[in-house]
Amino acid sequence: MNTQATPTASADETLAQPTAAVIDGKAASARLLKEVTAEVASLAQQGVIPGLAVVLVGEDPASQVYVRNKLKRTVECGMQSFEHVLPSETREAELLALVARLNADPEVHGILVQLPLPTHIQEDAVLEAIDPAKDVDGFHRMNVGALVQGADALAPCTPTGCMRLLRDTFAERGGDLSGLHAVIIGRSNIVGKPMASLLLAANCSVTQLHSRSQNPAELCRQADIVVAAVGRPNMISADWIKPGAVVIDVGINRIAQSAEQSPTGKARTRLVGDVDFAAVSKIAGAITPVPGGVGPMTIACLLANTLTAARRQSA
Ligand SMILES: Nc1nc(=O)c2c([nH]1)NC[C@@H]1CN(c3ccc(C(=O)N[C@@H](CCC(=O)O)C(=O)O)cc3)C=[N+]21
Ligand SMILES: [Mg+2]
Repeated sequence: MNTQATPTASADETLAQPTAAVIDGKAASARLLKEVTAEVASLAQQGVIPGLAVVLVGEDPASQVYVRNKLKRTVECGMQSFEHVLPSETREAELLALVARLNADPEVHGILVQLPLPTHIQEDAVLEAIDPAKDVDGFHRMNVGALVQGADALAPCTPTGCMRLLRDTFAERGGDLSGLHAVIIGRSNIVGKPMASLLLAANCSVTQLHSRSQNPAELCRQADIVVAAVGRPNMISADWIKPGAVVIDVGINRIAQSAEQSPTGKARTRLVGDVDFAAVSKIAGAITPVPGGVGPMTIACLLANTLTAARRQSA
């Protein structure tokens, strides 16, 4: 084997390559859940057990997995969980009636209606029906407005989880987010838009890119912080990233995996993010993996929001 490094052929393999720190969302979520668990125990001593209701309409298998994970963590934290699984043909009026019952139930402090809902149900009608004090997803207009104004509100769990990972990453380097340029790719109500509000509140300069943006790669290359939330597997390639940037990958994309690639030898699906991890991790300063990045933080922040909601309702 030729070990003599010729400048062209083997530079990639033999020169020390800067490799991104992999941000451990599982560890960060375990730390947050430990804090939440301790505070749930102290609230329980005052006679209040935080309760989270999760409503799932339909049988989408991916949604069922998330709902099961949420309920498991809820119980592990010492909270009460209330699961409502309704058939996909449930009428909007029936769902609204369930939401009304949960709003009135003093044991329920947080309500999450899993999205997306079947197309015959108007999503925003359901979200607006949830008591804003119990809206642990932060999707009600009242909470969205409060977030945009920088007022105290229940903020959406995925962007809140991203902020925690970013704060920890910069704190480890002895800095903070203030003055940095953040580029968000995506403008959804559940991730992109609230992410912009949270980054602004942390004094970032914020650029929001979307499907109609011109020269997105060029704009993204100016970012100190990249938050990818588009839902397109491996869309963000290495040429979008400035060396040393911190990259948060919100994408959860299930793609087909061939039998040879699978650890079990069976053809299955596998999870990938919106970021081409293999390529970008050679350029970025730090990056979240998928799975094990943002996903676990989302659930931990949901339980932190439920604790906050329970405290406020019992004060
Ligand atoms: N009202 C509402 N609120 C939500 O917060 C909400 C929703 N609807 N609909 C669906 C999406 C999706 N979502 C995830 C949460 C955790 C993981 C998660 O824990 N992911 C693990 C892996 C899970 C796996 O292996 O499938 C990870 O990334 O490591 C993923 C996805 C919350 N959502
Ligand atoms: Mg993840």
